[in-house]
Amino acid sequence: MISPAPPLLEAHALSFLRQDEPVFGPLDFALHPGEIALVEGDNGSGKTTLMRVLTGMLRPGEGEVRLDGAAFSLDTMAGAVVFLGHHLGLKLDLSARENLRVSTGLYGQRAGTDEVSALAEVGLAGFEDEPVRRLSAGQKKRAALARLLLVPARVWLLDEPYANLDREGIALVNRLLDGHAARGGAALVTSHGAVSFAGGEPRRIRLHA
Ligand SMILES: Nc1ncnc2c1ncn2[C@@H]1O[C@H](COP(=O)(O)OP(=O)(O)OP(=O)(O)O)[C@@H](O)[C@H]1O
Repeated sequence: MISPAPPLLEAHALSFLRQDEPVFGPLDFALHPGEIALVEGDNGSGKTTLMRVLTGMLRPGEGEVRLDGAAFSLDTMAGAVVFLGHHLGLKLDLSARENLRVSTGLYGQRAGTDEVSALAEVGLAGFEDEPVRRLSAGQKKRAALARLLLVPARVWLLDEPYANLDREGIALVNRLLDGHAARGGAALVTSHGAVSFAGGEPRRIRLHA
């Protein structure tokens, strides 16, 4: 009998402690290929902290994270996970295109993708060679989102991806998520606002302040 594929990302009794007090958790979830989950919670409930634990920037206080069935480590996550946080990770003196080249140099590039098409898809056609510092907040966010189209990571961790985006930008994020899910990827998305997904109701993981 063939055993079923393990979840792409799972958390077991996961919590993060500050001064021995849990910031979130204990939390259990499993994200399978094609699944998008929305992490909801009020300001200060620990959404960003959870993301930072899942990217390895913070050590979990208790519990375990597994990636594609293997114990999570900085080695197992390299190339498998991409994180988009409040800090967009853009070099302001480089152009959008150059920033994408830095990302693909670090994390690899999906076959059949290219920087110019990715920038067109996020609404930045004509801005490819503009230094990022000259872009608006929403355009910077779009430049960071273009990275998601290029890198092959199967797990996306998106912290407040809708912030600073207009209605079309919000629809763009949902389109990117739908495409990622259709390719067998999984994503964890935080938001403290209401979100409507084109692809139906997402799973919800609720954190409490
Ligand atoms: N560097 C830090 N040092 C100490 N406490 C912190 C630090 N960062 C966050 N906290 C605390 O941890 C808790 C969770 O913060 P976190 O940023 O994860 O919440 P959040 O749900 O993402 O909030 P928001 O919706 O406002 O972005 C808060 O009580 C916050 O004050």
